Amino acid sequence: MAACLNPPRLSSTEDDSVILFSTSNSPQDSISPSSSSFHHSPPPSLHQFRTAYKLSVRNLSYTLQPYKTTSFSFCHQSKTPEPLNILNSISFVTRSSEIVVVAGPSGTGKSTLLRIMAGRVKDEEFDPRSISINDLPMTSPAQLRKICGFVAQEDNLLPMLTVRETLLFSAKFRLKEMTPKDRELRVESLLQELGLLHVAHSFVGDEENRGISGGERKRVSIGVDMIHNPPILLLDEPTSGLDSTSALQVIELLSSIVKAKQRIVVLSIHQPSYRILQYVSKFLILSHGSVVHNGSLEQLEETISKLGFQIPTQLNALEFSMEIIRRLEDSGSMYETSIIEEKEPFPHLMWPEEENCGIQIAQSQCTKESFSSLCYAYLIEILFLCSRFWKIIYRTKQLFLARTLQALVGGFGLGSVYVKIGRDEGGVAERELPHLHSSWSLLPLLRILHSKGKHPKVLAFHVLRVPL
Ligand SMILES: Nc1ncnc2c1ncn2[C@@H]1O[C@H](COP(=O)(O)OP(=O)(O)OP(=O)(O)O)[C@@H](O)[C@H]1O
Repeated sequence: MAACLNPPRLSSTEDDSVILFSTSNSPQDSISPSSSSFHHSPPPSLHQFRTAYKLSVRNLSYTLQPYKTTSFSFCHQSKTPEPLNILNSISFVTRSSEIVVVAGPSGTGKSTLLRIMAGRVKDEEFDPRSISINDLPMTSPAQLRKICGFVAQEDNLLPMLTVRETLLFSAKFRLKEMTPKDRELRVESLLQELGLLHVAHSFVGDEENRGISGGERKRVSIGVDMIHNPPILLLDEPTSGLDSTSALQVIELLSSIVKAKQRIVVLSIHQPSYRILQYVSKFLILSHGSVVHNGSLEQLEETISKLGFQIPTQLNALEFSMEIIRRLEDSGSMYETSIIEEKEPFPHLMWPEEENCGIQIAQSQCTKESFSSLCYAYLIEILFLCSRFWKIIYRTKQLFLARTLQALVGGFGLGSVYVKIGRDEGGVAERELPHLHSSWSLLPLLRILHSKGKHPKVLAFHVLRVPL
């Protein structure tokens, strides 16, 4: 632990000075000959302050327990469903500045692996010995949630917010300790990094109201989960639904981030192009929940040729490996590379003090937060949610008007029942009727509030669609 405690300090503005993505057309701005619009110009002195990270996954297994359903049948003995074994003893190690691709056939456990690494599982489903960062074991999913950024396959972006507002709301939730001015600076720098300055004031949009493009939307999703500058970023199929150029741009962006900021990126992907493969440091290929390859593209090509196959010219090694996945599964080549990784020394065991997601900070936040500070934090969150809610309502005036009219008409209709009601027994019975009606109309809300006695954030997600 002591080795982790004396990091060099970096202010948030210093850290943000690294420009990763630019919309400039100037040729000298570009570092990538292939595509693009990326450049990064870190001041040389900053490199010496960068902190290295090591993420180790050891024998991670995951079994899905069947839901306990109540059977109302007394005649037939209902068969209890078997537990579903999804992941079997997954092991791999990755370090700063690496992009790891998790690949494999559909339903093989890629998303499940990413969700566990991102701490999106229940406490009782989490094995505290399975994941460590900088050789410090992660003891709970909450700790992982603080340290890792997670971009899910489906985003939760609100169509009626602009790109800048979306990032600003994420900053308000995740960077509570920052001043509003610093948050705005962080958002501006992130907009620049992600190449989103030109759409900063455009609405995100959805299918009905056209907004920003698919690639830009994906970059906004990445920005939402990168706002607190997490050392590890996990992405579930960040290129799905994108054309090859946009997909390449997303991977180039991630590559720039990992290199300039010494981050770790782990992502799942289906059928990446040749040009995407060149940015990937390591491939973790899964089949039936087990690792069948853990290593570089060259090592994969070597394994394929050792098995006696020749990769067809129209396919890359990863695509071809999906075709011979059964043979790879039988060969069991992966363990050699993972063992080699384990023996490598890890030189930089330290954590940056200024990053709120540091492991010690995450640990203390998970255990020592007092009840009053939690209440205060929830109150602040509710205020942020209300302001966002009113902003959206204000922008959908017709809907707001329709709902207000509906409430007024309903209210007056219900109220008219009380007009000229007598004070005798019959009148009392007639008064009960509207009460009963309003109780029924409140049922959905009651159900949400009652639902599973959940965390207030989960309720907020149900009621207001807040990203967790
Ligand atoms: N909550 C759940 N309930 C039932 N089955 C589940 C659940 N979560 C995962 N599974 C099953 O576990 C397996 C792995 O799912 P997962 O989503 O991780 O696969 P994947 O490799 O990401 O698939 P894809 O590439 O199609 O997204 C699948 O067979 C899936 O049906």
